[in-house]
Amino acid sequence: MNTVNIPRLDLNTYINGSEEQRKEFSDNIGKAFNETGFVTITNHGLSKQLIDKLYEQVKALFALPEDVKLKYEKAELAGQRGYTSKNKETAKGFKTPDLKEFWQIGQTVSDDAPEKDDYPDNLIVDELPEFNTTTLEVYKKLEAAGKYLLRAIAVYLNLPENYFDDKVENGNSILRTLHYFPIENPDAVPADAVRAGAHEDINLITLLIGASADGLELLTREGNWFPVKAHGEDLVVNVGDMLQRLTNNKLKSTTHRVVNPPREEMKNSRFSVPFFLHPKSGMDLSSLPSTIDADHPKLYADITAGEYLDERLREIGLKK
Ligand SMILES: O=C(O)CCC(=O)C(=O)O
Ligand SMILES: [Fe+2]
Repeated sequence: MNTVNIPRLDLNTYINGSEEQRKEFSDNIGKAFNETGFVTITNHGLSKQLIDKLYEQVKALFALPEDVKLKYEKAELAGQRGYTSKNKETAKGFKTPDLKEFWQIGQTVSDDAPEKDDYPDNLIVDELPEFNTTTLEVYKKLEAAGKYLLRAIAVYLNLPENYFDDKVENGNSILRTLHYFPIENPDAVPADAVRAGAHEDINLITLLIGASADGLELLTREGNWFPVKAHGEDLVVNVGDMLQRLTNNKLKSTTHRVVNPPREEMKNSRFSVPFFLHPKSGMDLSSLPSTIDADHPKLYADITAGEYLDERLREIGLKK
């Protein structure tokens, strides 16, 4: 029998709750991140209205003609801003690209912020003004929710509650809007092609706005695939490799994938919107001394977040 602990946690009990409720939230998220690497979150600050509007705009974006979308694919941006067309991203260790196309939105900071020169400008979709405004609003809301989640995690790790605050303030987070496109003829795609091949996320934590269809699965420690289901507007939140490195594997960056639907449903699109919460590139990802001891020897070489991201983008084919 698999032990899969994906608790459903109310973020408001951490933000506005009593001491006891806050402690309970930290304990629960820490325990789940230690065991399975996944939780689902309610009361995260994004209204149903905003999520509905987001999906409406995301669908409109991918419905634009291919030549319009390709205007926004810029090799020099390595997929980090704007459009990435079909067959570009291949999960680490795979040869066949994922069956998806996506659009990424990055950090925006004020002109006088010290990080101003770190981030390329976002590409603006001229054809869909509301896509730009809606995704920016969603970005800021997910960034705020992520900051609270990291505070709860810091408490679980016996760090000062604000440990991550300055590291993620004006950080290099990415909002990815994803379209798993329809396959009219399943026989025409390579037999091993999947919507998203098994992978781990690169960043600290990922906040995923519940997808338009099933398909997300996580790999249990026993080696079985287990479906991750979110209720309604819940966020699915998981640990990424940066947080796993920082905690010397105390918190688990769990392998996950998106499987293809049954053959007769391959012609239906699937949309989803993950937010990859990254720190600033200078953050030191060296494992915390408190996570290293005789039973838990140090597993990773010291590296900064920026260096690590570069290495990983090359591995998945986005950076040359
Ligand atoms: O589409 C999903 O449900 C998950 C996507 C994902 O895991 C990713 O883009 O890293
Ligand atoms: Fe992922």
